Amino acid sequence: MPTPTQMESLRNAISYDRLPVCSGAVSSPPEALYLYYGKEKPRFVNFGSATPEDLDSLVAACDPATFGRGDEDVYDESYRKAFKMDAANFAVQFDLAASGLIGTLEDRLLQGDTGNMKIKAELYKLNVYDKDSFFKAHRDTPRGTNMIGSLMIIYPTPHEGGELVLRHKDHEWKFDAKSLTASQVSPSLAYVAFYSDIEHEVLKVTSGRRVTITYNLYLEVPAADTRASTIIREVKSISNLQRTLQGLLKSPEFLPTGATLGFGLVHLYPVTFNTKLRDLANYLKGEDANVYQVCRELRLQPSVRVIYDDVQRGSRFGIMMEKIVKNPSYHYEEEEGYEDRLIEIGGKAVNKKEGVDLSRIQERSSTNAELITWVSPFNRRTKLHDVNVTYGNEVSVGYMYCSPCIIVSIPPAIDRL
Ligand SMILES: O=C(O)CCC(=O)C(=O)O
Ligand SMILES: [Fe+2]
Repeated sequence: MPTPTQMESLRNAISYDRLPVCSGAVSSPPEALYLYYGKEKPRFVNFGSATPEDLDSLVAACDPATFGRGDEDVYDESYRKAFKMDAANFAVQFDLAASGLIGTLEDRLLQGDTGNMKIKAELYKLNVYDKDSFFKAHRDTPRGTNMIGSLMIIYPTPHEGGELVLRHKDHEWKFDAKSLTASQVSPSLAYVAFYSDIEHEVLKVTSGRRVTITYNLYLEVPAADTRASTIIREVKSISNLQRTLQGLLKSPEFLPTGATLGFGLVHLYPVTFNTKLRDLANYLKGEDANVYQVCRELRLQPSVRVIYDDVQRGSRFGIMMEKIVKNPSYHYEEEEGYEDRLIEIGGKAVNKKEGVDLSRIQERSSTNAELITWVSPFNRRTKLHDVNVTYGNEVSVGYMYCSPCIIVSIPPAIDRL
């Protein structure tokens, strides 16, 4: 076992000061505040000078906003009260590509190996929140393994309330678009972008109207001709973790007989039954991306794994799999003998917490058991069964959120020194 101080230094080095959220104001030419909407007889609104009547007309052209609850698309005013318009029915004059905003988001939201990727934004929806509108806490519905986040543009229409509250781990951010745009000298739009798995809610609008457009953000490998000029975005915490782990690996006292280290990831990732866990490594977010990159650069051959739970018999053990064989929210105790079957197809009995010894794990499977030394906890915070059956912003389109971990094998000191 590593000494507590060595483990502590490794845990501290993971600590990460980058936010999973990026927000601000973009100053824009006046026409960026124009919007055309409707089909046969398109209408026009200028959000820089919109009258209440202009906004009444916009609301009249919208539908009530539904949301996803499990496999259902539902309208329920106790959960979400707002209006929506699908992207096919409006045209924004705000030129996202020319605004330079995507570059800012790439700098702020892509870390580690994803720093070589590009963000592609897809216009998704327009929403109007009028008096008493709100959207309770949810995570955005995953729409692709490469979906990384959501970008909200908020027009400078007069309104009170309607702040966007975002939560991640123990942190909470409150984003008030109106005060941001009001403090700008030239006409501007407020923006906020965040990883899709971040829990967020829109507080009640108490007066006026809050109008937003939403883009879904996807990761893309840049075209070959632009790749040469891409910058690898380095952040301080990469070198912190890298320096610390590198130093420890050189110490004969650190895990002298080798070990399997586990890093519980802090974000959720969209998967299908066909998703290869190996491919998820390309789409890791924030601090998860850093951990993976550092391990890869130190030639520790990190791998992404899922652990299926055994909740009924206590939360200490699980079966670790190299592939997705069931909905990640599945609990195998629901099916008699499933634990054994997972082991038959390559699963390993593992501890999900510290303070369990190998013999206890071997009671589960004498043939295929492994003791994991968890550097960061395997994450119970993002309980998958909660995540997949509760609320999204749209009915599920076949992707499930999965909370994987990164596993690395540390060779015995004699082999690495
Ligand atoms: O309007 C916002 O700021 C957020 C809306 C939202 O979370 C959603 O439409 O999924
Ligand atoms: Fe949302």
